[in-house]
Amino acid sequence: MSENHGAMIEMIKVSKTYLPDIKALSDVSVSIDQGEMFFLIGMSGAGKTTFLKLLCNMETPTNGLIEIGGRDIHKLRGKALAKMRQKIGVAYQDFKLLTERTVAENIAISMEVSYKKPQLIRKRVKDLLERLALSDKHDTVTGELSRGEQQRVALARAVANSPTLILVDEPTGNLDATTTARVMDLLTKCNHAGATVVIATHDDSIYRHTQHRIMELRSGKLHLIREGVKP
Ligand SMILES: Nc1ncnc2c1ncn2[C@@H]1O[C@H](COP(=O)(O)OP(=O)(O)OP(=O)(O)O)[C@@H](O)[C@H]1O
Repeated sequence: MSENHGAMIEMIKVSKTYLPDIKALSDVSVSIDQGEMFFLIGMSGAGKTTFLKLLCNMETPTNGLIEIGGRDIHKLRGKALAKMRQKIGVAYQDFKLLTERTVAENIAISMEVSYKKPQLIRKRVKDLLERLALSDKHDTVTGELSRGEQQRVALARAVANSPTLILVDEPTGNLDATTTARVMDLLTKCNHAGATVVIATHDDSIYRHTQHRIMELRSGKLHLIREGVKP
């Protein structure tokens, strides 16, 4: 077990270089608490997506250590890795939806994989669709949705199974102000329920007035923009 009792995420001197020589992250160290909401900002190409991909094991660090809940995720294999993945909900920038399946089917996946009861799944899907103003799209094939609608389905899928860690990449990029507020309400609700939430964004409307910690990636280095207010 780890020494860092309060930390959900520990990144220690993490670097990521893509071949041939693109230094996306260099020497990044940060600790993100359990139950924290954390904003990761930075210009296009600053390394935000890379940061999130390292946290969900989609990429491997070139150097450094990443612990989630006290465990080095890049050393996990088999069942331990699958169990860890079930606790992490990710909304990808390019959505990664099953475009020939319906909205409801896409959202239900993580709950089905962890054997939740069909009745519970139906209730959760309905509730998420209402919160994200998508109730009329329940049976629509996701390939027929607008980008803004697909983005919200990706978010609903990420949070459906109440993961302890939620990673979202540009969750509001394609949305108007009212729908952006809905997305942020949902993420805030998940955070209040105990989830650690990491939001990568360049939409300053969602972090301008926040009380949460904001850090910025610049040239692969992480800089503190503002401290979060401790609860
Ligand atoms: N698979 C890859 N192979 C090579 N280079 C990559 C790869 N993925 C990202 N990069 C490069 O790494 C750098 C950081 O990219 P990343 O996608 O993490 O930035 P970002 O901050 O998420 O950008 P955006 O806001 O545009 O999505 C960029 O220079 C990008 O071109």
